[in-house]
Amino acid sequence: MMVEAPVMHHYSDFWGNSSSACRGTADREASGCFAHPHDDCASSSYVLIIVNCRLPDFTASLWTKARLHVCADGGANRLYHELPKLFQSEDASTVRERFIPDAIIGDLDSIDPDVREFYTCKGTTVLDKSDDQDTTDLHKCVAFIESSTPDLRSPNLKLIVVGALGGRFDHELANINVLYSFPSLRIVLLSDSTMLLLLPRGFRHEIKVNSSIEGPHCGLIPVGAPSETTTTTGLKWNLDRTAMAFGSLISTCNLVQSQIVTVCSDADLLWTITIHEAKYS
Ligand SMILES: Nc1ncnc2c1ncn2[C@@H]1O[C@H](COP(=O)(O)OP(=O)(O)OP(=O)(O)O)[C@@H](O)[C@H]1O
Ligand SMILES: Cc1ncc(C[n+]2csc(CCO)c2C)c(N)n1
Repeated sequence: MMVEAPVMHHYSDFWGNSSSACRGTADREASGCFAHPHDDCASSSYVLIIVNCRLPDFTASLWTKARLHVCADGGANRLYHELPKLFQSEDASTVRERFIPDAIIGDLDSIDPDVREFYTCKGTTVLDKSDDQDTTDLHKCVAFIESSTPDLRSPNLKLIVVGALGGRFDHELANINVLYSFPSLRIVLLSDSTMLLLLPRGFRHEIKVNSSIEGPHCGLIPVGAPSETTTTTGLKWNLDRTAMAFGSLISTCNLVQSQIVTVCSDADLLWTITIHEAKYS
């Protein structure tokens, strides 16, 4: 007898500009939901992690609705120097005062001393994890958040990582490795143009696409291991019990054609979808 895989729902509720994106979730959700200052999106409960790569323009909007703000080492330099530039009509130091992180975590070899001093004086917790040189600063942040946030496995709580893509390729791969290292957490990697998350095997994933912000370009990539069988709906080039592997077929340059995309696979897959900048700015 066939056993039905549990459904894992993925909503872009953190974008916060679409009422439909804010509906309650069932088993598990995991697409984007960027907080809009005027929305009261009950399900948009997330932790914001700022890493050390160019900050997306929507970072300030996401900050507003995040329950916890964490910088990974040099991510604090980005917050200090880059975030005020998003508010060009305001004095940089005034803006800075509004965006004080709860914690800065890492081996602390990249944070500038004056930035560290500034946030320490503002009450930010600074955690030196330099004894561990086998995991990245992002990994250290996620491990800390996992150990200190009791309801992290709640279906509504996500970890949104800004600045995780579009920089150094080894860092990007390490950031993706963090998704694989914490498969039961809902971690979303973001840049200005791309959203990336892991679809763990063993579920039927229902991804609700917020087309005012996301798509149409997307991809399903068997990064960790080949897939012998993947089946999708809602895409221009659907897979029908199709095998995927690097060296043969992987699904890139695909297009979303429905508000709901479903994915069923025997392997963990990366789901990537474009973000179109004009709509959230
Ligand atoms: N160019 C980049 N592209 C993508 N992510 C990055 C990049 N640089 C840093 N990060 C992310 O920001 C986190 C903190 O970066 P930071 O520069 O403080 O780390 P680091 O370990 O000192 O890096 P490095 O390897 O340059 O010494 C990293 O763990 C990584 O997740
Ligand atoms: C096989 C192997 N390759 C690279 C590193 C280096 N490294 C990986 S994560 C990290 C911390 C970065 O903040 C460092 C230095 C290692 N330890 N083991």
